Amino acid sequence: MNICGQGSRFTSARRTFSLLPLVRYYTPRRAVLYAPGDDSKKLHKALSLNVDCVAMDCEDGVAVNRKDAARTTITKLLAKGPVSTQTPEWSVRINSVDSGLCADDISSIFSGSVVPPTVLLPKVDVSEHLVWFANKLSTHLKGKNSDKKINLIIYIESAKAILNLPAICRTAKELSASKPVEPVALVFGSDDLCASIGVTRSEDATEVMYARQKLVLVAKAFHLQAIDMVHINFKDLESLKKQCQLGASLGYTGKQIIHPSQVQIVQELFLPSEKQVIWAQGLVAAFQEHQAAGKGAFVYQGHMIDMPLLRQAQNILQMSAAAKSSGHDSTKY
Ligand SMILES: CCC(=O)SCCNC(=O)CCNC(=O)[C@H](O)C(C)(C)COP(=O)(O)OP(=O)(O)OC[C@H]1O[C@@H](n2cnc3c(N)ncnc32)[C@H](O)[C@@H]1OP(=O)(O)O
Ligand SMILES: O=CC(=O)O
Ligand SMILES: [Mg+2]
Repeated sequence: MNICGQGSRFTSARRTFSLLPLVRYYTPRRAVLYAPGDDSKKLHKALSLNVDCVAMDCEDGVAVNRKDAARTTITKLLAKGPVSTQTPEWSVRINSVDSGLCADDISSIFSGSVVPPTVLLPKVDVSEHLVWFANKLSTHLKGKNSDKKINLIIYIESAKAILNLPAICRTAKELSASKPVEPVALVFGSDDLCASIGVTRSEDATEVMYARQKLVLVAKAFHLQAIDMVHINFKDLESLKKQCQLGASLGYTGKQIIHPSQVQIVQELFLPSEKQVIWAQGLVAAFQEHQAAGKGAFVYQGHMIDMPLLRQAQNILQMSAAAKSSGHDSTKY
């Protein structure tokens, strides 16, 4: 029996337990590395790194007078295709629907025969932004003869977006039934959120804690990945570690990053550690033995264990197995 496989089941004398994963399928996006779309050197470097996902940026990392340069550079890169099978997931962060730049981004980025598998849509404040985007993309992709959906990663980065979060996720799921987009993750845009609520980001980010936690909760309710905030103090790797540990402990599955030096730490800390995996394996084995003996609660390593703890252990095993099977194993670093 594969205890950590997607949707695997085991039966006790009284009930059948369905072991559903937290996310429907798992493409690891532990580190999402931005590279400014108009900077060919950084784009190439980012794509050569062993990072889960590269976000080729058309939005805030690109000056307003360089948007066209970003679109052209990214389109040329896409046309060449992945440089090797090890290439990270390619994604493009376009400009927001409200910016007035989004239509031009879509027609440029999705004009070639090779389109990015994943698009990042920033500043989604209301469901209507998603409806507009999905319609525009749908019209643009007509006749391209591809039934493959584009993965959609949604940015939540304003007070309004936090209030509308469940409605935004519901709309995203509904749109996926008829439009060529599949929502896969939410991104916590802490820095734009700070601007939206009138605060300045502090080192420990207490000012955004409520929103940071709410985003994880809603993401998981809709079976979406949750990608944590940028650590802008990129030379301080010790504080990056602390922020990764906190983000992972809150339930985030990955983190946005801005510099190559952040890749390794983030990708290691968003994978269960060997110690956690050993703990989880032992717990699952002990749980099965106790269930067979008719015991729902028992003691493991000094702690009371029952069904919720089994589910926590299964989450750890699922994430570890998924990362390994996708070739994104932390032991590679
Ligand atoms: C906060 C809200 C957001 O929206 S965050 C997303 C928008 N911001 C961004 O995209 C910024 C991305 N990062 C950067 O542009 C750079 O890392 C910044 C912060 C400007 C620092 O660059 P720089 O002074 O060149 O750094 P460095 O000399 O330490 O670089 C060392 C080598 O690494 C490269 N590098 C740097 N950053 C990236 C990156 N993001 N992607 C790919 N490569 C990167 C540099 O080009 C340099 O390469 P080399 O050693 O010369 O070959
Ligand atoms: O886009 C990211 C942010 O923090 O803002
Ligand atoms: Mg932002």
